[in-house]
Amino acid sequence: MSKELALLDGRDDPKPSERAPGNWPEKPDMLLNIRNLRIEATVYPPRESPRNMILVHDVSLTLERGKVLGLIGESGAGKSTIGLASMGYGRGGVRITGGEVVLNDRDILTGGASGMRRLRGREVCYVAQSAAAAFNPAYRLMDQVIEAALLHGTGTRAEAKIRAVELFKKLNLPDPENIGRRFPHQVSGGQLQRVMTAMALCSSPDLIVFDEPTTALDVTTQIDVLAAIRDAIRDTGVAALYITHDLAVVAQVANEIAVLRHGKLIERGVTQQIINNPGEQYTRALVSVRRIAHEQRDCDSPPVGYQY
Ligand SMILES: Nc1ncnc2c1ncn2[C@@H]1O[C@H](COP(=O)(O)OP(=O)(O)OP(=O)(O)O)[C@@H](O)[C@H]1O
Repeated sequence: MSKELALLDGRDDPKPSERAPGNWPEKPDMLLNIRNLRIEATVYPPRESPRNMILVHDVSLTLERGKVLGLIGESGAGKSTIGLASMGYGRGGVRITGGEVVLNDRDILTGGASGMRRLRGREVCYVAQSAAAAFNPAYRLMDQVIEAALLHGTGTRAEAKIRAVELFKKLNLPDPENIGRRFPHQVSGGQLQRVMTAMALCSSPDLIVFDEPTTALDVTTQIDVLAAIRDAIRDTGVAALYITHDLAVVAQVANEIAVLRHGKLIERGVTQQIINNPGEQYTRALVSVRRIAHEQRDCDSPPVGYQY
């Protein structure tokens, strides 16, 4: 087996010392290839002159079709900034000043506004922490899922509805017809989060960016929604960039993990390798924080994805 193929199935993950982000070979069937991404913003500190700040320092990331890459790091590390940039978005005041975001062999940063519009929803979808903000409160859930599918995907309304019902079931939404007839305020936060995931999957994108989709939920619902998202990703074969600050969460969904600190990519590897044999001190600290939190909860069994 070639070194490249061995890396794909995780049997020959590089040693921590070789795991610098730049040492990862490009893989076949690449969907997303972020190269040397640099993102800056002008900040306006009180009583000081405005100054430029680099939010993301020359980050390179790759993601194959059908795989899940977890992007972890502490608050403010730049995860959401990178997640949005992978769809060609920059938040207000934020500028993408260098690098490329190649999706399906096209640099989306040079595609212009109309190219971006075509891309969003059709090739890339975003599932955010606040599901409520993504829905129109005046329309029934199923209608909104179907509209999104018709806007971005192909096929008829009837076909979109069949697919939506299928996805509701996959995402553990019992009685899809009943849930679909409700308005956003008539379902729980966990259910709304799953409907939002169904809405993203319904237009059959190539990539979904999940930005902390379970953070606002209580722990039990979080586990439930996470398992549903994980199974739906696996069943539909979509690729995902899964952003979270929680290593235990990412361990359950991701094939590989990239660790971000102060806007820099410091380590990347196959999930089990990162968790069981982290190369960087910072990653080791993230792993041990999770272990301590887990031990303090006095659980009988380790969370999925952990090997102690
Ligand atoms: N519009 C903006 N103008 C200036 N700085 C910004 C802007 N948006 C974000 N930042 C800064 O960019 C850095 C990265 O923010 P980002 O939201 O990407 O972090 P994050 O890792 O997703 O954090 P969290 O887990 O808290 O969401 C932070 O220091 C933040 O303060």
